[in-house]
Amino acid sequence: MDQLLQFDHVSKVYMRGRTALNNVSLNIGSGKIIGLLGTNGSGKSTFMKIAAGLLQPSSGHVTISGTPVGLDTKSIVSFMPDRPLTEAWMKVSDAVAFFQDFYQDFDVQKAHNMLEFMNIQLNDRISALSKGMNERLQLTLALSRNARLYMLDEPIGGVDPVARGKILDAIVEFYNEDSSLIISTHLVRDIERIFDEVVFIRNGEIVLHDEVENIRMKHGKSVDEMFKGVFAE
Ligand SMILES: Nc1ncnc2c1ncn2[C@@H]1O[C@H](COP(=O)(O)OP(=O)(O)OP(=O)(O)O)[C@@H](O)[C@H]1O
Repeated sequence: MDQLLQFDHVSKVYMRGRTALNNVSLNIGSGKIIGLLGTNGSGKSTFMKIAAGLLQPSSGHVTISGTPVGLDTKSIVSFMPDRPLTEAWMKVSDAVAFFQDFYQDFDVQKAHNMLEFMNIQLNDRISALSKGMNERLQLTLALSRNARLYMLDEPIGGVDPVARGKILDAIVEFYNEDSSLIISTHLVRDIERIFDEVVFIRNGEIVLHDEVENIRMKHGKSVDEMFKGVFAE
């Protein structure tokens, strides 16, 4: 299996001494959809921001396709943070133009196809979009780049079950199968159908990394059941 993302003994300690990642080592291969699963505050966003080059680890090394995370890897990683990257004054068409200017690998045709699938009009004002529609827009912008690694931080966080279904359908429909996609969430039951592998992260430590098929075969459980067992308080 091609190694795409490699975390080698990575720790992150924020100011005031809070350890968000503790000695994390993890390899993610190409062509997979991976669920990064953990409860609030477990370190999911920190993991993604480090892989996206937005945060420096306190110790350890992170590489993407063998290249240390930095300017060179930013062009092959598309990250959808848990807060919108767009501005409220923009129309959807402004956001598309902004991404097109900013990212050489942005595929405008794909963005238009996705917007149509998502029932979003280019003329819509971003400030007038509901939370769910805004998540659909952010997802469209992130997936319309031709990246090697996509990371979506809580893409279905604030939306109702119907909108969740639509967002998951869009991910499966528009995801480029040669790349990998890491999705962080704690809404495991709604989303597990699209995962090839899952990573459980608890208190900044990886407590499980396995193929979904193995979890079902070895433990006779769904990922959601396994998640509830591991994270029971
Ligand atoms: N900028 C920061 N400064 C100090 N501590 C932080 C900062 N960002 C995150 N933390 C802490 O690091 C830990 C991990 O946070 P992180 O946001 O990575 O978790 P998460 O799994 O994404 O959580 P959630 O599901 O709630 O978004 C938490 O204890 C959090 O309080």
